Amino acid sequence: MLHVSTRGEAPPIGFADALLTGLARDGGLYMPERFPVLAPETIAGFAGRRFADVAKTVLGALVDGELAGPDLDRMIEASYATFRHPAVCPLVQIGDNLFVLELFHGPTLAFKDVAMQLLGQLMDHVLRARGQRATIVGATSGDTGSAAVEAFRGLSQVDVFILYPHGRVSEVQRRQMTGVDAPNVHAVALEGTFDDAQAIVKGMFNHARFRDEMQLSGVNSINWARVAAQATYYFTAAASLGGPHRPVSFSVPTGNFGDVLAGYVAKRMGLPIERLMVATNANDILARTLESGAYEPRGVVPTASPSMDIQVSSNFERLLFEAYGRDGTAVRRLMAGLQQGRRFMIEAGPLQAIRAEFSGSAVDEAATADEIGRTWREAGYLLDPHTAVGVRAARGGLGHDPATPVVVLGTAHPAKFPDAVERATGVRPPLPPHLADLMDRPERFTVLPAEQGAVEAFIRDRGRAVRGAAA
Ligand SMILES: Cc1ncc(COP(=O)(O)O)c(C=O)c1O
Ligand SMILES: N[C@@H](CCOP(=O)(O)O)C(=O)O
Repeated sequence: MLHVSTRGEAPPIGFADALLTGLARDGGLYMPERFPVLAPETIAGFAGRRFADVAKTVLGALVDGELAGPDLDRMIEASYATFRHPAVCPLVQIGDNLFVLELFHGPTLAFKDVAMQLLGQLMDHVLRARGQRATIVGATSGDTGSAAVEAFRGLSQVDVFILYPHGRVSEVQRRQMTGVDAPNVHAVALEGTFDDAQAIVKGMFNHARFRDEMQLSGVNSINWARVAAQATYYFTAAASLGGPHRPVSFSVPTGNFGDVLAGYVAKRMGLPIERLMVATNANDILARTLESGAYEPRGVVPTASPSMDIQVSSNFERLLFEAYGRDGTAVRRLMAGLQQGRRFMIEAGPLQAIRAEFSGSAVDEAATADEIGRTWREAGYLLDPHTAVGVRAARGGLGHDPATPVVVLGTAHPAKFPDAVERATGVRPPLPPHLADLMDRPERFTVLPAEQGAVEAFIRDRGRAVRGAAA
């Protein structure tokens, strides 16, 4: 299967190349040239199956070439063996027809582990087989970075550089990135926002000489493999609630639009999803866009759900590609409008296509705190602030049939954001035993201005140093 760029100008490539390439050379994002469709009996058969077995079927349909077959199955088994819950991603009922899909039982307590544990295995495998090294660059609002550090630390073929917004992640998130003693891992505290960090990462990919010199690779949801691996849990959740014979809706706490796009992919692969609810915090660009059709970033405001403090939502480009009938020229025009005029307008037809599958809602800070308190009182269940945004949006039920179960993606463990949880409930969730000493670990990070030149100079310097020491 080949993968095509959303901007239509980069040559199509196979899965392993898309995995290593990150951003396409025309600035676009890779998508498979078609979505494989799973038979209804196959999906029904997922009920009660092990998570790793479902992943083998779902990813087996998306992955081909040098990564397919027994190697893929072995890496899937190894990835999910790192999760602390036997079900990997268990489903918990918190109300009538309301469920939380707990995606946070991996090593760093956030949903990113589900894909990142596998990405570490896949990249290491391909790089070793090809005798190559890579410099991984990632932008994070807290969780992608910690998951990447955990998945790639100590691997011989890669240096990892993670850019996070200085002072705008939780202490647990920061320490998960800075408290790791591995010479191939570099945490960079950027004097800016997540959007600045993501723009610098994309800028480095678009700087061809630097990209080739450092052999850049990406682990943000820029990377198609991340989105593909996140599709699995939509299938496990829906099958356990009677899918595909009973439709299910999902409410997805959203920032960079990768997780909810994975739901769209599951739907294209044959899973009957009624609604995909795009739940944002006060950084509500996606809810506004679904409402008005105008995509207009505003300044980022800090919230209690910092991982969603994003205004330039990378994966929305993939949805535009779909809504515009996979017309790369149309996507290039919209993205040029964003670059030049800081906005674009989605035309009526594509907007209607998007609204047929997605609804948007923004949840402010007071409602988020109120939801954490309410769910604790009514269901005895502790929500982290990101998941609380999803639960609140699900209760609002925009465009949703109340007879259809709603699954909220539980994107982070409450112990990652203990201050917000304690303020709302009086309960301070403890870190699980494997992270009990996190707050005592020495920290190692570098503060840099939000300038691409400064970041490139740092990566050149440290990347070489690591290679020199390893040689
Ligand atoms: C805890 C948490 N919830 C939700 C999100 C939003 O996910 P996405 O960026 O895929 O929309 C993120 C980060 O992306 C996150 O870390
Ligand atoms: N919320 C994310 C932001 C990056 O998203 P990604 O899915 O594109 O990696 C984070 O926690 O870093």
